[in-house]
Amino acid sequence: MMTVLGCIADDFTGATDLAALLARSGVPVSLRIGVPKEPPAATDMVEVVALKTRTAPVEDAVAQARAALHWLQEAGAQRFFWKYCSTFDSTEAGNIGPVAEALMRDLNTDQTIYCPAFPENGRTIFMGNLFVGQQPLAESPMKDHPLTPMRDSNLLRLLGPQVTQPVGLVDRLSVARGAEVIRSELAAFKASGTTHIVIDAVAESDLEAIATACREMPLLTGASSVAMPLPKLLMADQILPREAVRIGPLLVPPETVVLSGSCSAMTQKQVLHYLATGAAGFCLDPLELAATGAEPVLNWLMAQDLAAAPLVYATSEPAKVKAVQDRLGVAKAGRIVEETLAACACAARDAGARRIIVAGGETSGAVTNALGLDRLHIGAEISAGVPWTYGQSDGFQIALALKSGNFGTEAFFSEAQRRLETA
Ligand SMILES: Nc1ncnc2c1ncn2[C@@H]1O[C@H](COP(=O)(O)OP(=O)(O)O)[C@@H](O)[C@H]1O
Ligand SMILES: O=C(O)[C@@H](O)C(=O)COP(=O)(O)O
Repeated sequence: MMTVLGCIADDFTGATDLAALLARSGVPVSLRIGVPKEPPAATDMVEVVALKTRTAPVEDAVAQARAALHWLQEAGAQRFFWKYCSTFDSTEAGNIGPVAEALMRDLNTDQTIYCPAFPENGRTIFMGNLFVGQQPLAESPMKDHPLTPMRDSNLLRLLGPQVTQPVGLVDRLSVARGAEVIRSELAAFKASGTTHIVIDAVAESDLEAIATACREMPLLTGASSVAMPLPKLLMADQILPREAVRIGPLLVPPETVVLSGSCSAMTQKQVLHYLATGAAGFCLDPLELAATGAEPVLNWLMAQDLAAAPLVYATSEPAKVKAVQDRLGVAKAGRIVEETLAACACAARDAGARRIIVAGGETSGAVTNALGLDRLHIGAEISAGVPWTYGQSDGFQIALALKSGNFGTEAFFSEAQRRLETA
């Protein structure tokens, strides 16, 4: 099947979020873990390539994004979407702008938009400033993120140092006036040589208007919400054939493991809530891990009843994370936790777990890579932006839920298990 829309995501939970929102349109969406080594064959109309480049050095992120673009072009894609976090998760040294500029060069286009809004999950943009719920980004818990602490809420100031061309803003007052006004402001910016356009959005209707105005741009960038209307628009333009699919629930045995490497405020609540339901839990201490390795937690896990869905978590509050990072360094602390949770995933699979729930974007990348998954199909959405996905690991059908740190309700880990029963 010829691919029409090609998407590149900078982390794995971001990729499943995007795939879930695109799949709401009914089109078949498939998700590739990393850039496939083989040339495209049997691709879906919408393809999402999941990279793990959110915190990668610019050169590396650009090279991987370009390789993904070329694979998607070979698959036939004509429109492209660069997906990053709805909390931006990219500082001055980040790669969102450099990747966008490289993709624009390859696509021979001279303007794109930046719209990380996700109103369903409380992310809105007003006058170029990103909000998380009622708080500006830099006052939200994202200021303490272990890898990408966000200390500025203004997207123009965050993006400016990352790019070589001018940055402009289409603000909410214009967006609220609809697609035609947005289109004419973009045209005026283009005439004045302004390449990178941040666009405000506070409501779903804003995102519809933005997607409508920008649907002919070869490259759009942002969070999943602004991409959500694209399949329907491309169908209306007869670029994408209408082909409804129902990705049925696949039967996987009930043995489950829950792995949490996210320290986000919402994940902290979810871990506490899950433990309060009586679930068995093992708390990872990165300093101990540095000394003993993964053996103690693997021994604990092997002694658990996987039918009762035990939890292994490194989730911790900001002060404790900082103390660990001061001792081990940020990168090493993250790596030790990610490697341990990835080892837990493989050990649990080998012991019979066929349902794996993971909290955290980087963590999901580590787990998915360790499980050797290369393609996921998108199933039922558990909560906004978090679907069940299905893939093959070591010859077994595995159901995998990759949860962004900040997504889901407090009861997410239990809800995810229930959702699979009723999907
Ligand atoms: N207790 C801890 N101390 C230090 N780093 C930690 C701890 N727990 C998790 N981490 C690291 O923090 C990072 C969290 O990022 P991620 O998995 O993307 O979560 P989120 O989705 O919340 O951003 C990972 O690299 C993880 O290994
Ligand atoms: O856009 C979003 O917020 C998510 O799709 C996302 O990218 C999540 O990343 P993590 O918070 O690192 O899981």
